[in-house]
Amino acid sequence: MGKSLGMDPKDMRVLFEEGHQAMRMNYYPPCPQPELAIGLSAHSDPVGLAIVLQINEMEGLQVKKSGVWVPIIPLVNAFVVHVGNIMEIVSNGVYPSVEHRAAVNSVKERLSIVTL
Ligand SMILES: O=C(O)CCC(=O)C(=O)O
Ligand SMILES: [Fe+2]
Repeated sequence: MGKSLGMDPKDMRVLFEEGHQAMRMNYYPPCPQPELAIGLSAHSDPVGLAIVLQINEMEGLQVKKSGVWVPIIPLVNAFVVHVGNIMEIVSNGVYPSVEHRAAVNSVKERLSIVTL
């Protein structure tokens, strides 16, 4: 990403080397009335990049694209990479952070692991 921004690779490394990396696990139990609930409300991640693994291949993650919520269909062994707010700032808006949320369903629990 730094390369496509025309940055010196060292500068991108320097920007992030003092940073912290966290990991969280999200558990969304089945909800009897999913239309009245939200698993995780709309937000963008306050980091450079966030890497998401949708563990049990249940749908729920949605990203806002052109004002519309689009479901991110889970793929086996695939990560979703979100551009976060810090990357938006570092890139002067060339890489805008992605607004996303997690919906719940009445059928089955959903789990995700995120490192950010
Ligand atoms: O559960 C998900 O797929 C998304 C979780 C998320 O956006 C977060 O933990 O910041
Ligand atoms: Fe997030």
